[in-house]
Amino acid sequence: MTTLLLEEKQRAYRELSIVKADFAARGWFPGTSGNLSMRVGDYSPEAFAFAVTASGKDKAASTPEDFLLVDQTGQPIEATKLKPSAETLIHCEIYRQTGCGAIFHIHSVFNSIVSELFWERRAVPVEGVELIKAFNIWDEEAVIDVPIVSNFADIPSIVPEVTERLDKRIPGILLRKHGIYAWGRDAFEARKHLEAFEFLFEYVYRMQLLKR
Ligand SMILES: CSCCC(=O)C(=O)COP(=O)(O)O
Ligand SMILES: [Zn+2]
Repeated sequence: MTTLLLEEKQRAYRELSIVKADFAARGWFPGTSGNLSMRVGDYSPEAFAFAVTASGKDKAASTPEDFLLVDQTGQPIEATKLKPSAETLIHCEIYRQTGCGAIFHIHSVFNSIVSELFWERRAVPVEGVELIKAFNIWDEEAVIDVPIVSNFADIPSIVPEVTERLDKRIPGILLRKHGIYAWGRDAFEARKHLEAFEFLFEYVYRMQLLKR
């Protein structure tokens, strides 16, 4: 590994650690769920590397074994006994399609409920809520649809639906009764998008209840 890549890896691990601690404090990693990743190094769109959380860890704890580096196929690029997140292939596909710099995945009650509530339409509609602007969509009374894809136990089976449904305007995708993947050009933007999605899902859920 070059000195530059080593420095970038360490920087990514430090940044991801801060995000991980913040999300854990918000209760966004129940039962070891969730995973985080950040692009590392200056590769090509086809051949890239990213730091990702190790699978099955208590994401509220901070240890020297929280992250590892993988390539664009999700394979570790250095010798390690750590296993990358079970959902690494979804990260690979989102990086490949969007060219983003960071991807954060969490499970919450609100994102899980809305993903089931709107499963028949395969998208959660959000209408005219100010926080849509967090996605850099500035239209008056903008209406967006957040895509929902199937949640199979076999992760590779989920990837083709992600490929098909990912909407370049919307920096997030829901897995049915599972959770959200949100991304951005860097960790700051990915976090901003994730916070906005979670706010909007709670809004949509509460609005549904009020309408009944
Ligand atoms: C314990 S939750 C089931 C797995 C999951 O959905 C998740 O987000 C965490 O998996 P990982 O392999 O990244 O720890
Ligand atoms: Zn998950």
